[in-house]
Amino acid sequence: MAAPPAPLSGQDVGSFAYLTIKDRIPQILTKAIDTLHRHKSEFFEKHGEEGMEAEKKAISLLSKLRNELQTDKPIIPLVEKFVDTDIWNQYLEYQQSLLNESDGKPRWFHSPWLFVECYMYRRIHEAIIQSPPIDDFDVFKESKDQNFFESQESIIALCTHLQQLLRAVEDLEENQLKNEFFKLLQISLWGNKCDLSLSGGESSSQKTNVINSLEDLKPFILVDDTEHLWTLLSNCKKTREKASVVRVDIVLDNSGFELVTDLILANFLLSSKLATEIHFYGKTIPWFVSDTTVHDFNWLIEQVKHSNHKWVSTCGADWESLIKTGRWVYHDHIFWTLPHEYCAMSQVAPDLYTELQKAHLILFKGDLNYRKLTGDRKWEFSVPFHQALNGFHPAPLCSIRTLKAEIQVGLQPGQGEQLMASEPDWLTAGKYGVFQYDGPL
Ligand SMILES: O=P(O)(O)OC[C@@]1(O)O[C@H](CO)[C@@H](O)[C@@H]1O
Ligand SMILES: [Mn+2]
Repeated sequence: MAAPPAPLSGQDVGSFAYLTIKDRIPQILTKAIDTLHRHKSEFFEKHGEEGMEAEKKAISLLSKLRNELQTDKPIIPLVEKFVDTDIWNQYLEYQQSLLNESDGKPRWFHSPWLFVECYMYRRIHEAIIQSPPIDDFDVFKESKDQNFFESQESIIALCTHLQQLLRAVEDLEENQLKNEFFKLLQISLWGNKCDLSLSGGESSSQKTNVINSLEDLKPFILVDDTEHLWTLLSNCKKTREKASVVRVDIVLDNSGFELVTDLILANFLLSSKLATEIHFYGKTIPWFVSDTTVHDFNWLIEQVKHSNHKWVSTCGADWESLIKTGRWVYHDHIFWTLPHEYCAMSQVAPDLYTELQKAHLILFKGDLNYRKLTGDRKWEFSVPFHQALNGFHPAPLCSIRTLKAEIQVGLQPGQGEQLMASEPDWLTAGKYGVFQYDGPL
């Protein structure tokens, strides 16, 4: 089989990768610096003079990072001891090994976009852990929480919809159950539009009730493999022994509204008996502005549980007990915040790969996961998804992704070219989405 194509990078002037590195990432860094500034008095109250010094140090480290990026300096090794420092620096050496003499060092506008963008977020984390006692501060927490609070109306509508559905689920015909499953999958898909990295940290909360828009949004689903998901899970439901496990793993993306849509889907999967156990994977460090950490996961369930809306608080109480009884399991693994393509997982994180192999179905939420599934490479639009996965097949899997990067595979011949002609930003505006499945049909 031919070698995979080249990775997306900032070498392509004018590309989305180039504009992200040139404009959006510096904007995200500036917002992180502003956030630290605005918490100065809090740091002083909590930690006195030491807190002030720490704030100054973190700001100077982030300002240095921004300057390195804006002047296309060589990418430098991480220096602060952390669980993944050595893996990161080995990966930097690997990137160096790919370059010839004339290329010099790995650089922001030369190296693969996936690498430099992940590296930037890991450098933000390094700046924070180098600044005790504020070394546990999440520079993105404010905007993640704001997304949740600003999406309350939609969250109330979704929790009300779920509770009404749960009261009827036992009496639903097969076809009705399938339709409800498809609706909640679509809600989880469009929940992925709420992404603060794409918006450069600007608010991207869900203001309208997405349930009412599903029919109108259907034309924007470019690949819809949801029938395969239904076939797989309904067969598991029909054939499983009484006490056996049907496990669905969800590799999470953004906190806030999107996380609520994922928890609602997970709740339905158990109540409909399409699954008996859900495993969630979040990020171990603040990542791509809005990605879910274990703190975000626990904070959101606590907020939902204490809502003054009856159906929202019912959801929160149910979700808390699903965690406590072990029917929902949350996993932390550093692999998800490394720069590696997922085809490297079995080598780099064999324990995680083995864990994923226990799932009957893995749902990968969002665009960054799609980029890592397909190696963030310049595939032709019609290359089969299975081929682009480049050997990554831990279990049947489905990407649930709104398009926010210049990469898409598995389209019909001519489909991508036609969209390119009619809507030049179809790949990056977050307006189109896919349910892309890989596994036995
Ligand atoms: O994974 P998500 O939250 O759906 O999107 C991540 C993202 O916002 O960050 C990158 C651009 O900065 C792209 O992968 C995408 O636009
Ligand atoms: Mn994200």
